[in-house]
Amino acid sequence: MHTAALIVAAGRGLRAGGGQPKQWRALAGRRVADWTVDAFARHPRIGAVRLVIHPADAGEVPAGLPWVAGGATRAESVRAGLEALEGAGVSHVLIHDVARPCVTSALIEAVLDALETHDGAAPALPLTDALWRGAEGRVTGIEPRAGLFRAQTPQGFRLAAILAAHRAHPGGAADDVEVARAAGIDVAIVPGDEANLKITRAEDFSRAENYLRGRMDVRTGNGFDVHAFGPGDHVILCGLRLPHDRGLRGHSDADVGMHALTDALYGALAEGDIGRHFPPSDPQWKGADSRLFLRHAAERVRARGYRLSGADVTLICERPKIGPHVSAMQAELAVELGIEPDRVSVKATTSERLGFTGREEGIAALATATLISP
Ligand SMILES: Nc1ccn([C@@H]2O[C@H](COP(=O)(O)OP(=O)(O)OP(=O)(O)O)[C@@H](O)[C@H]2O)c(=O)n1
Ligand SMILES: C[C@](O)(CO)[C@H](O)COP(=O)(O)O
Repeated sequence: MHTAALIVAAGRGLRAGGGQPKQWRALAGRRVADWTVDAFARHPRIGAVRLVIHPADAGEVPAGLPWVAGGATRAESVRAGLEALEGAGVSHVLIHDVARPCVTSALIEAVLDALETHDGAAPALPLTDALWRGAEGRVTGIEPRAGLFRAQTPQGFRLAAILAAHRAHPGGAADDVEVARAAGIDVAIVPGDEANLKITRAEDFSRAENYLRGRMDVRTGNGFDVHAFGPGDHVILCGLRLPHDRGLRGHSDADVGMHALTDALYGALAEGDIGRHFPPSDPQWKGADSRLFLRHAAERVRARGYRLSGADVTLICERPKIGPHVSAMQAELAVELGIEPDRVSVKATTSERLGFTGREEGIAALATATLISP
């Protein structure tokens, strides 16, 4: 089963208001669409993610994410996305509203599991409130609610079957299960999730924000490193080569700042330290560029499903003077970490000529890293 996620995001979000389509608005520190895309991109059983957007929003699409232009209705947008998936080696597709950013990995898993034994599968919640008919502010009738469900997405199907069903449908369907049913496709109901709400009106933003913040996991790690001075004509600090009348001794390039930061990342993950991943006894790391270590730690952060929210490095030395190089160091570290430079802080202090740093016997570095998930 080679499954793609098709995320429909071509709507204008008129009911939510706010002056900008809801999918590009901020929610719990990221944009709505970023949460939704990420939930599928991180899922190990999803092979590809495709976005369907309004062409006017092309500048909003995350770098590298393939997109196609949608249509005037949700059904037209889904159809455009399905047509683009044909011939791309995809056997199954999960179709999801971008406006449901709180979708969990467990719900995606449940739909995928049901697809192993059914041609279609979708989450839904049984109605728990009484159902009335009403007109002009008065109750005009009571409707039986037994056997009624509130439909959610992702709705999963075999690609060929749902594409044929959309091609044959006259249009106007509320969702893809309606299209599938019209084509005779059997659809299994998997238990939906109250948190998987669709942001439709302005007030839904705060409900979604509460769900996302409520499940957020925050972890902090610290790192500390020291390298002694030895003969040489430069030091490497936070990725920058600075001319100096001495060098730093070490098995690798002795970038004490990068080492402290790398340890902070491993520490936040409770995955030991740099020596565990790159043993100094191993000759292959002799003279190694410390970017290698930092990149590995940053990759571990992503692989464990975390994002680096911020990092702070303090270099402790009398000389060389660090201040003039701070911005360049932040930029170097940000590139290796894959985050914005304003999430990385580099600062320096002397130790008032006290201790080994004060006597200029070496340089010390401290670092802190904060990781958040999802
Ligand atoms: N022409 C459209 C209309 C809707 N959608 C997508 O279908 C999902 C469900 O639609 P809805 O919540 O109604 O979103 P909007 O159409 O954006 O909202 P509104 O009806 O309030 O304008 C959303 O992810 C929306 O982006 C789409 O891709 N193309
Ligand atoms: C697809 C859907 O989210 C299932 O509940 C729903 O039908 C979308 O409805 P909308 O009127 O387009 O928001």
